[in-house]
Amino acid sequence: MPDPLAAAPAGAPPGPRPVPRLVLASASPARLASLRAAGVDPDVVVSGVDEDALGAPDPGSLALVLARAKARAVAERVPGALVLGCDSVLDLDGAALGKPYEPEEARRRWRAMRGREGVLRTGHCLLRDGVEHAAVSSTTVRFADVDEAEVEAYVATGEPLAVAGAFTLDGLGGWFVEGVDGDPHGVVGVSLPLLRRLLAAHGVRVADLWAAQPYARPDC
Ligand SMILES: Nc1nc2c(ncn2[C@H]2C[C@H](O)[C@@H](COP(=O)(O)OP(=O)(O)OP(=O)(O)O)O2)c(=O)[nH]1
Repeated sequence: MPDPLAAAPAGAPPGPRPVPRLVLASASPARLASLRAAGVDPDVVVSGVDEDALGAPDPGSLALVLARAKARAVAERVPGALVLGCDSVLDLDGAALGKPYEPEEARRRWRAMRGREGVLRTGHCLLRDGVEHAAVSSTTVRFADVDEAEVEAYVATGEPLAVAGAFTLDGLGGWFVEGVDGDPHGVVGVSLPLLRRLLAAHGVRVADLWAAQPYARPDC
């Protein structure tokens, strides 16, 4: 396979190469926001995969199994497109922790996490016409030693209930994360440097995706 990141051969026309349609097989607003902020505006087709119906022996394998299932479920509907499936779980002492959904579960999680480290594992599967490239990002997250009042206040906001690991890095949960070791984007929901490598394996350069749409200067 030619090196997708190699310079264009001599005599090739300058400028971007045609890129396939990119489809994000995820309902996650965080994933879409991360990609858009990074200059990529994919179509969104939610997979509808029943995550509880699938299992794996460890958190990283589970994230990959679910990411693959989501990408495959959507790829059938969008032939020819480049389909990205993702799934995030918090690996705390080997347990795969997804969304808590219930306040009491979120409280229980924070009482177990506070003052400790977990690994946020996000599975990525980039699939096009039956060709898959997949990998897991692992980012160590150090949680603050929050007190009971902070746990109650955070749970009461509702934010921790619908996010993997019962915390966000870029939202209210950011106050309670002392630091990360690894790609922070992988915590939010899609690791950009890992996705860059998966795109390259499909012969797509990130810069070509940028060129496929005008850069919109953020309102900063
Ligand atoms: N904004 C933000 N969201 C986070 C963070 N950590 C986890 N999440 C969200 C991203 C995902 O929406 C969700 C992880 O659950 P899933 O990987 O199953 O994705 P989700 O169910 O949202 O959509 P999908 O299954 O892909 O259709 O948690 C964070 O640090 N910041």
